[in-house]
Formats: sequence, structure tokens, C-alpha cells
Amino acid sequence: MAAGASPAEVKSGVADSLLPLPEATPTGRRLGRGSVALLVGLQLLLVASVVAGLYFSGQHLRGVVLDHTRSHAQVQAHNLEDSMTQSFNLLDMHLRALVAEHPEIQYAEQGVAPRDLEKALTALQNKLPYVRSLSVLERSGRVLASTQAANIGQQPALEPLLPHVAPHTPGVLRFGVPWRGRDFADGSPWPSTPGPEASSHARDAGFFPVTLVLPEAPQWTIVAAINSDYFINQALNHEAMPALRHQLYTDQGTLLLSTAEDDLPGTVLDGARLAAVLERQVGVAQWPGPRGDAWLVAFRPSRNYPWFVQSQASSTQVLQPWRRDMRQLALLAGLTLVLVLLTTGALTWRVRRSLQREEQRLEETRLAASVFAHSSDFIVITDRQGRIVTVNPAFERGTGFSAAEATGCLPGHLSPSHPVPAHLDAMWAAMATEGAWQGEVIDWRKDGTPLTGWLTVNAIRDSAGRVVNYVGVLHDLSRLRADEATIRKLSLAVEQSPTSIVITSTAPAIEYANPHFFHTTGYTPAEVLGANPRVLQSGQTSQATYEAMWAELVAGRVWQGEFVNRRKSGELYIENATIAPLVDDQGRITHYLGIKQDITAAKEAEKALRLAASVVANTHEGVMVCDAAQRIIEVNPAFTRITGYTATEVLGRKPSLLSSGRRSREQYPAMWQALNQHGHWQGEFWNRHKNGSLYAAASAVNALRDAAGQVTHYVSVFSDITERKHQQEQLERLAHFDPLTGLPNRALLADRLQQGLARAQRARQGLAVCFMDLDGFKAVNDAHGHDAGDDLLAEVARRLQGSIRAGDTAARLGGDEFVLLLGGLHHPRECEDTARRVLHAVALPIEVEGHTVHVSASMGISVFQRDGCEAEQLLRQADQAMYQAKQRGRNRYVLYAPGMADADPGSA
Ligand SMILES: Nc1nc2c(ncn2[C@@H]2O[C@H](COP(=O)(O)OP(=O)(O)OP(=O)(O)O)[C@@H](O)[C@H]2O)c(=O)[nH]1
Repeated sequence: MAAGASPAEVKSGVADSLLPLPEATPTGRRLGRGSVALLVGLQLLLVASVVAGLYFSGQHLRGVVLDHTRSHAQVQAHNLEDSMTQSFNLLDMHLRALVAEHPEIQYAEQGVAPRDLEKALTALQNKLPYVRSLSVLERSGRVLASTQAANIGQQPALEPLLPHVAPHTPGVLRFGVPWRGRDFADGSPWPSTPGPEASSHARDAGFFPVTLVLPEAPQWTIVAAINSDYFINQALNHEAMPALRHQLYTDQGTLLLSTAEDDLPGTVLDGARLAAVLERQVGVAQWPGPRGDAWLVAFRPSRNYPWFVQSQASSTQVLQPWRRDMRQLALLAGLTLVLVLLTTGALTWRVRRSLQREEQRLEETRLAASVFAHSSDFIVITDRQGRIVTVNPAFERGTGFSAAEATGCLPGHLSPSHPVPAHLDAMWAAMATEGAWQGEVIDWRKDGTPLTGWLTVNAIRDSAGRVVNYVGVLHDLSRLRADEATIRKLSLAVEQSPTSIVITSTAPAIEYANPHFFHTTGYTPAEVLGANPRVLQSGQTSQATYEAMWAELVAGRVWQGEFVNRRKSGELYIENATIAPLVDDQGRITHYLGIKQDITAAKEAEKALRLAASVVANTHEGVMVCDAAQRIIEVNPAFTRITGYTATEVLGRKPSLLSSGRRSREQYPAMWQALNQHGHWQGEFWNRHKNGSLYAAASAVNALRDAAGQVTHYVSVFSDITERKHQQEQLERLAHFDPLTGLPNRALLADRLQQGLARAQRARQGLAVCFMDLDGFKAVNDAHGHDAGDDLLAEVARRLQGSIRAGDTAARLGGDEFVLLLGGLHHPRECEDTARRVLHAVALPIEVEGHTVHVSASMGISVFQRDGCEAEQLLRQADQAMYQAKQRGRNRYVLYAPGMADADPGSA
């Protein structure tokens, strides 16, 4: 074996994968997948944590903001109340000090202002920045003196004043309703219900009056116009929370001033809320706002005066910065989260990608290992020196060398007893220059058998381009070569097949036809290849045949049938066709294979055979066919009729079963000789019927031979000639025997006499011819009738036969004349005993038709003793001697002697 190369170089990673590898690490893959899942889970947890953190932090901050707002409102309300109470305490103090500084006030008369009062008021006002003007009112309510000259003479409507005390009660600082405008001269009280003109005064905080009646001068009421703006500005200046608004309400719920521009002085607080505030005196509350929001409220009633401070804020406004901050925080968190998610997502993606690559690499490795392990090709991996590092199982199976045997060896040197394969030098040369080689090689298996294959060798390089391994893949071509030989044989078989073979497409168009097809049809390849097979149709095959054929073929089944087709010459021929669909791997029909046999001649022969079979079946002659071993293989109905045996009884048996045993010894040898020499014999048999009776058969036997001259069959045709035989015998009997007595007649006598003479001549013995005529027979006829005469003749015949030896003959010449031939005489007189015995027997009484009659016989005897005596002569001499016996008195015999006058008479 030698390692080899493909045109493309193989990277070193592939070489690693081709080496036996550890199993893929499912645990590692699971861990990898777990890491991804963990990362995704962490991402989700992070999102949830951030959202939850944001939510809870937000809610907490919201609570903090609200709590802080409440606390701040409380503090601010307290501070404002404190500040204002102190301001009014200062006002009260300064007003009360006015008498001490100006004692004349207490003595001033009604309607007359003390001197310098206005100056004193102005001086006092300068000490009180939140007082817009100070005025002194008479009891009538008219302004007597004022720091604002325009107020003098005015009579402002100050009621109602709080607290509720009797008018002009001294020493009580009382608070009036709020006014719009700068002072009493140009102002007017704010209505409790703002009219449409209220909006034009929205920015006009106005003022509110505070009155005091000095105990020392109860005739006067000092009125201070308190500048609302002063306190508003004071409150605003000290307020860090813009959403918080501060309000000053009288204990009757009338708004005196507010830091909110949309709060109109004079408006009255809801009764329920006022009651709640007055009830709790100090504290916080939360009221529903007009727009579905909530108002956080802090109260602070004045320690000394009938008013309270309310600091409140809408939760919507308070929470606005919180909301903004939360939005920013959420945005920031969201962006951070997105960033984190993107980062972790990217990380996850990279991990997953990495895992996928790892899995892909493992899969590729597993596939490569699987290919290495399960490839049917032989794979060899060598080191850079060409020494085998590993081989695959197919190599072990195919070459017989185990991996242990191969490892460390140089390919090509595995079989030291065999020559080094021829391709090695060329291969290593190509490897050195190109790093790859491929070609057909012949190697050796361990068992010494050659191994033909296509070898591909590739160099495997590391990342630096250095060769680290060589991979050789040998594709075993042994089977392919064997298959090619088989295909060649099959091709030859098809080409030289004595049947027509046609392959058509499903169109159908003829794609292939073998030479026998062209020979049968007379067409050339150019005329039929690509053509529809119907070019052969003659129109004499029924449409039903074609339909049945297509039904079978389309269903994927083989069809077998016959066509009447037409050759190119126009001649019709009968074709036996077997057509089979050819299917591909998916079971789809791609072609049709037709195997066709021209059976025209066979059809003709079959027709002739059918005719012959019909003749045989219906002929009156028995037909028996035997094989070469003379065993019956076929008989016809006439055979059964003649022999009595059915076909099943005789098939496989020999014709001798028909034999009767009545045959001449020479008959069968003669028959076989004739059959062997001429192939034909004719003759007659006496056979035995199954029922035991005999029948005569006239038989003709023919031996059938094959082309080599070997006998294959014997055909025997015979007829029953028993009847004819019987008729012949009858005729023969009639020709030679006397029908009345059954004795030989004159013709047969002549024949016997001839034979007897010949025998006597050969044996040199004597032969006596005894001519006998009855005496008195006519009288019997006459007396008892002709039939009685017949009976008598028959009886005489029996007595004659009973009186002579078996080899002798008794014959009737006619009428009452009989002749006896007595052979084997050694002496002429030997016959005389017989003659006397015969005469005696004849003379005995005879019973005919109930009558006893007597006849006798006269006999003349001539004896043959030497050559030259004719039969006719002997008979005539006996007749003459008989005549002499008649003459001499009847019932006697007379021996013929020349010159019968000298004859020696004899008597019975
Ligand atoms: N019943 C009978 N009579 C026959 C037959 N053939 C001839 N005859 C008669 O036989 C007789 C023979 O004649 P003969 O020989 O003269 O009679 P016979 O009485 O024997 O006289 P001899 O011979 O002179 O003694 C004739 O009357 C014939 O008609 C026959 O076949 N049957």
C-alpha cells in the first residue's frame, strides 16, 4: 500500500480528524449550552433587578420627597407663623408704646388730632416695614390722621374684624378682611367670591387692616394697613421649595394673603377643611386636589392672633423633580441596561457561536472519524517519512493486514515476498513536487492475491505549510473489473441472443435493439432507433391486446403475449413478446425491456401438430409412442379401445405387456432388425386384451431419429384384424376341410399326400393310401333321411380318426368316400391291421336319429414303397383296389397290386 493525494491539499485539521478520535464530549456541549442559558438567565435577572430596583428606589424616593415636603411645609408654616406673630407682636408693642411716647394722645379731643400725631405715626411706620400706612380713626370710623394723606377723611369699612369682641374694646389687636389696592384711599375689600374682574387683580396682593384701640385713648382706633407683599416676599425669599405655597387665613377661613399668584385673597376655605384645621390646631394633612392629585398641607395657627398659616403643595408639583429625576434615572438605567444587555448579548452570541463552531468541528470530526471507520475504501495515514500511522477497518478487511501489522511499516513493503509495487517511485516523485498523486495501482493482499485499485494520495500540512502526514485512499477496483467482465459478457449475450431484445423509453421510443431484432424485422438501426415500436404493427393484433399490455406495464407488471407484426418486407410474422418495465432506485419506470421471439414457424408446426394430434386422437387405429428405452409415453383412445388398457395403465411400461405369447420365435428379432436397418417394420401380432382374450393386430412400427441419427421414439400404429383373421381361417377351413365331418377334404388330402410322400421318401418308409367307400349307405339315406345320413357320415369320420395314429390322415373325398393316409410303414402289410380295425369300427352299429343302423365299408389300399410313384397314381390305384373290394363282396379291403385280377382279396 502506498499513501496518496487528491488534487487539492488537505489541511492538517482533517488529518487529525482522520486519526482515531475520542468520543465527542456531550458533557462539554451541555456545559456550553448551560453557560449560554446561564448568561441569558443572568441578563433577564439583571433586567428584572434593575427594573425592580428602579421601581422600589423610585417609590422610596417618592416617599422621601413627600415626607420631606411635609416636614418642610411644617417647618415653613411654623417659621412663617412665628415670623408674622412676632411682626404683629412688634406692631402691637409699638402701637401701645405710642401713648408713652405721645401722652397727649390720650387727652386729645374728638375730631382734633394731636399735634405731631402724624409725625409720630410716620416715625412708627418707618420702624415697621410691613406696614403700608398707619391711620387713626375716630369713633365714627373717619380717618383723622394717617401716614398717607389720601386716607384722611376716608371712612373705610373695616368690619368684620377678628377676634369677635365688642367694638372699641381696647388692647385687642384685631384683623380685618383683605383689601386690594395700595391703601384705603384707592382700595376696596376683596370679595369672598371672586368675580370676573378678579383676574385683573391677580398680581395685586393688596393689604389687610389691623386695628388696635389703646386703653389710654379709647376714643381712637389705630388702623395699620399691612402690606401683604412684604410677607409674601419674606416667605418666598426663605422658600427653597418652589412648589410650596404659603397662605394666611383668618380663623374664619378668609384668605388674607398667599404666595401663589392664583390664590385670590378674600376667598374662603372649605368649611370641612377649616374645621379640621381649627380642630387640630397644628399638624399636617393630605387633601385631594382638584385635578386628581393630592395636596400636602401643614397648618400653624398663630399663638396670639386669630389667623393661621397654611403651607401646602400639590403632590404633582412636588413630585415633578422626582419624576424628572426618575425619568432621567430610568433613561440612564435603561441605557446602561441596554449597554449591558448588548455587551452580554454579544458575549452570549460569541459563546454560542463558539459553541456552534465547536459542535460543528466536533460533528465534522465525528463525520470524518465515521468516514474513516466505515468507508469501504482503504484509508492509510502515514507520517512524513511515509511510515503507516493508522489504517481503517476496510483496509484490514480488504488486505488481510491488521492495523498492528501495518503500523510502522512503509506502504509497499507490507508483503516482503512480493515485488515492490511499480507505482511507488512515480508516486513519491509527484508527492515531492505537487503534494498529491493518484492513479491505478496493483498491490498485494496478505494472502498474496493481487489487489487492483485507484489510489489517491494527499499530503497534509500544518499551519506553517510543512508536511506532517500523508493520507492514502485506495478504492478497490477488483469488483468493478469483475463487474465490467460480467457486463461485457451480458452485452455479448444480448448482442448475440437468438431472441430479439429491445429497450424502449417510456415515450415509447426504441433506444436499443440487438442484431437479432434487425435480422427478424429487416429494419436497419437507423430506421428504428428513436422510432415508436408501432412501426412494426401490422394492424392484425387486436386493440385489446395493446390495452391489456399497457395496463400491465403501467402498473409495473410484466406482460407476456403475442403480436402479429410486419417485417420491413411486408411479410407478417407472429411474435411472442415478454415486456417488462425497468425501474430506477426510486421505483419509477424509466424503460421497457422487450424480449421477443419469432414464433411463426413454431405456430405453423403447432398447427400441424394439433392436426396430427387430432388425427391420432380420432383415428380407429391404435397409436402407441415409446421412448428410446421402449417405454410407452403416449397412446391414443383407439389404443385403449383395442387393448383394453387406459393410458395411465400403460404409460412408462413396455409394449410386451400387450403380448399374448403367441408369436413365432423369429418374429421379434426380425422386427428389430428391420427397425434398426430401415427404421420401419410391418407385420401382425397376436396380442392379449386386458380381459384375457386374444386379438390380432396388424402393426406398423417406425423408429424416429434425431438429427444425430439417434433413435428418440418408436411410433407403433396398429389395427385390430381379429375379425379378418377369423374370416380367413374360416375360408381356409372351408377350402381344406369337409364341413360335415371336419375331415380334410380332397384338396388338403392332396397336400397331405404330397407331404406324406416326401416324408416317406426321405425316411425311406412306406405310405399306405386307403380308399374307402361305405356299403349300403344309400339305404340309410333312403330309410331315415338325408340328415340321418349326415349323422352317420360324421360318426364314421369320428371312428376313422379314432382308429388311426396321430400322424396319419383321414379325409373325406365326398359322398360316402373316405381316404386314409397311413405313414411310417416299414412293410407294406403293416397297414392291414389298421385297415381291419377301421373296417371293424365302421361296421359296428350306429345310432342315428333314434335308429340303429348298420353299414360297412369297402377299402382299396395302395402302398408307396419306392421313388417315382405319383400321388395321383397311388390314389387311383387305391380306388381301383376299393372297386375290387366292392366287387368281392364288400366289407373288406383289397391291396392294390398290378393287374388287380390277381389281387389278393382281404376281408374284415
Ligand atoms: N346322406 C347323404 N347322402 C349322400 C351324400 N353324398 C352322397 N350321398 C348318397 O350316397 C349314396 C351313395 O351311393 P352308393 O354308393 O351307390 O350307395 P350304396 O348304397 O353304398 O351302394 P354301394 O356303394 O354300391 O354299396 C347316394 O344315394 C348319394 O345320394 C351325403 O353327403 N349325405
